[in-house]
Amino acid sequence: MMTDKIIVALDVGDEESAIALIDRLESVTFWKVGLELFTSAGPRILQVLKSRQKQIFLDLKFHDIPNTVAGACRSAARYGVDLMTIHATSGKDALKAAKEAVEEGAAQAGVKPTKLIAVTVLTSISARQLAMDLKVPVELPEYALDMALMAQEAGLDGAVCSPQEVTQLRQTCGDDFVLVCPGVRPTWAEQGDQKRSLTPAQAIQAGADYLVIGRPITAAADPELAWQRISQELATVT
Ligand SMILES: O=c1ccn([C@@H]2O[C@H](COP(=O)(O)O)[C@@H](O)[C@H]2O)c(=O)[nH]1
Repeated sequence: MMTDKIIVALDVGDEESAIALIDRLESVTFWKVGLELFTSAGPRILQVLKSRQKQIFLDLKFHDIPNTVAGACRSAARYGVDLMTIHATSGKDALKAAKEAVEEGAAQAGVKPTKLIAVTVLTSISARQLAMDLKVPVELPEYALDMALMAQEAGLDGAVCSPQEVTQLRQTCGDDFVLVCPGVRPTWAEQGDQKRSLTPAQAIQAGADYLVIGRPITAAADPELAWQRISQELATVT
């Protein structure tokens, strides 16, 4: 089902609001728990999702020295979630250490190893900001591809990229590399802080495995209707 490719970002400030959304949007099969909710509600929210047989993307975007990210990944892998993130800019040694640690953590807990994916360039960063503010002297699409290739060489399972770079990453990294795209905006939704967007149908056609969509659904006046509209849009993709 095309709707299984949509990961809804559960960006709310407390457990109660999160549960209300999960129960309201029953047909969502894959939820993303990010920094806001995990900092507020802690790992208990993962149990809530598991008890409802949902898939979980734990998006804590670790970014630190190898020893520290490895420790964080080992701990997080014990939760037995489906996907988890680290920033590619942590560097190749950190990526390798993180990948090994995920496998250790999963083995210790007797759960399936979480797929570890690397954030290439945040979708809230424009090409101009990458050059002018972050002083990266490489074109953004090339830099995103370099980050994805480094992650692949380090043994990671995939990458987070904007829908605007996904075709190039897919062609270069191959079909087995999981590509997850936030920064997805239906034509009727507000852009907010996202800078490199495509619509849900365009993002799937461009090669994304999964789309991460938050506010267009969760902040909509009618979240069920927003979910249905996006589901209908994806049903038109051939
Ligand atoms: O490059 C990135 C990496 C992660 N995100 C996360 O995805 C969602 C997007 O939410 P929207 O409300 O649809 O903008 C959010 O949780 C981000 O932390 C991202 O946007 N870009």
